[in-house]
Amino acid sequence: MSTPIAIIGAGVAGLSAAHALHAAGLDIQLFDKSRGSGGRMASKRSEAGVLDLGAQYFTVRDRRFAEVVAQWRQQGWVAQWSPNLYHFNRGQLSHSPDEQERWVGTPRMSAITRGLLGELPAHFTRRITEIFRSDRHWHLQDAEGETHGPFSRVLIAAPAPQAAALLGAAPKLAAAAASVQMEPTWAVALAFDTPLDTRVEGCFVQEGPLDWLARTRSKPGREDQPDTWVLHGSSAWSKQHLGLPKEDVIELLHGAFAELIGCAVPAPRFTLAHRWLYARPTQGHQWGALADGDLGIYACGDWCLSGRVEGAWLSGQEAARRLLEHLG
Ligand SMILES: Cc1cc2nc3c(=O)[nH]c(=O)nc-3n(C[C@H](O)[C@H](O)[C@H](O)COP(=O)(O)OP(=O)(O)OC[C@H]3O[C@@H](n4cnc5c(N)ncnc54)[C@H](O)[C@@H]3O)c2cc1C
Ligand SMILES: NC(=O)c1ccc[n+]([C@@H]2O[C@H](COP(=O)([O-])OP(=O)(O)OC[C@H]3O[C@@H](n4cnc5c(N)ncnc54)[C@H](O)[C@@H]3O)[C@@H](O)[C@H]2O)c1
Repeated sequence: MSTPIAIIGAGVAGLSAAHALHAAGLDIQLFDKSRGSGGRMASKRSEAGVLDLGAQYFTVRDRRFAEVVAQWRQQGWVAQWSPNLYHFNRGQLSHSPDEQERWVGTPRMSAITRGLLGELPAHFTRRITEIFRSDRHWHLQDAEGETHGPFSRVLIAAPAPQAAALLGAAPKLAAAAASVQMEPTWAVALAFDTPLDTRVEGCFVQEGPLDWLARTRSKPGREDQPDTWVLHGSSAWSKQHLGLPKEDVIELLHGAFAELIGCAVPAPRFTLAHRWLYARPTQGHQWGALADGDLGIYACGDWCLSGRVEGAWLSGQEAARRLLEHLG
C-alpha cells in the first residue's frame, strides 16, 4: 500500500479533493475537528427539526460544477429550491422574484457532504495543531497530543486563518492564507407553534442587523417540519456583536425579524444561536488552490475562489489536480 495523503478539513473543499484523489487510486485520510463532516455546510439536528445554520443554498455558474450537481441530483442529494423571495430595503419589504436557479441538499444541506464522505476513511473530533516532517514524510499532531502519519502529502482544507496556522512549513503559502480576512456571521433559528402568516420564504436584507432570513419548510424535503426560520446577522453587525451572549443575540435578531417580516410574530417555542467565526472571506480570489509541490503541501477552500459552496468545491478539485500533476 502507498503512503496515504492527509486531508485536514471535511467540508465541501476537503471532500471534493478527497473524491478526486480517491478516484485517481490514491489512499487518503480525512481529519476534522468537528464531530461530523460538512463544515460551514453542516446542518444541526434539534427538537425543532434539522436546521441549515450555515450555507442556505447554492448557485451554479461553472460548467464542471453543473455536471457534478446533475449527478448529485440523480443520487437524490440535492433538489432545486424556488422560494418566494423578498428583499428588505429602506424600511420596505418587497417581493423580489428572479430567474436564478438555487439548489439545496435534501433533506438537509449536510446531505451533500454526507454523500461525498461515503466510506472514505475519516477521523473526527481531531483538531490538528501542527504538521511536521520527519524521515521524508509528513506527520500531524492533534490537540490531544496524538500524532498521525506517515503521510506522503498534506492537503489543508480549512478556513484561511486556520489554514495559515498550519502552514508554518510552507511560509509562502502561509503568507497568502494569512492575507485573507474572514468575517463572522451570527446565525439564529426560531421555531413557532403557529405558522407565521406571511408569504415570505427567503429574504435578502440590505439594512439593519440582518442579512438574510429563510423559512425552513419551504425547502424541499423539509415540508413536514415545524415553522422554523433561520436568520443570519450581517457581517458588520456580527463583527460588532461577536462577544455577545447567545440569549442577547437571539433577542436582538428576533426583534429585527419581527420588525421587518410584516406579520404578527409570537414568542418562539424554540430558539438557538450559532456563531460562525470564519463565515466568509471579505473578498474573492482567483488562486484556485495553493500548492508547494516540492514540499508536498496544498491548501484549498472557498477563500481561494468565490467564498461560496461552488468556489469551495472547485478549489478542492484544483488542489487535487495540482497534487496529481506533481505526482506525474
Ligand atoms: C452563515 C453562512 C451562510 C452561508 N451561506 C451560503 C450560501 O447561501 N450559499 C453559498 O454558496 N455559500 C454560503 N456560505 C459559504 C459556504 O458555506 C462555504 O463557502 C463553504 O461551505 C466552505 O467550504 P470549505 O470546505 O471551504 O470550508 P469549511 O466548510 O469551513 O470546512 C473546513 C473544515 O475544516 C475543519 N477544520 C478547521 N480547522 C481544523 C483543524 N485545525 N483541524 C481539523 N479540522 C479543521 C472544520 O471543522 C471544517 O469542517 C455560507 C457560510 C456561512 C457561514
Ligand atoms: N452569511 C455568510 O456568512 C455567507 C457566506 C457566504 C455566502 N453567503 C451568501 O450566500 C449567497 C450565495 O451567493 P450566490 O451568488 O450563490 O447567490 P445569489 O445569486 O442568490 O445571491 C447573490 C446576491 O445577490 C443579491 N440577490 C440575489 N437575488 C436577489 C433577489 N431576488 N432580490 C434581491 N437581491 C438578490 C443578494 O444580495 C445576494 O446576496 C449570498 O446571498 C451570500 O450573501 C453568506
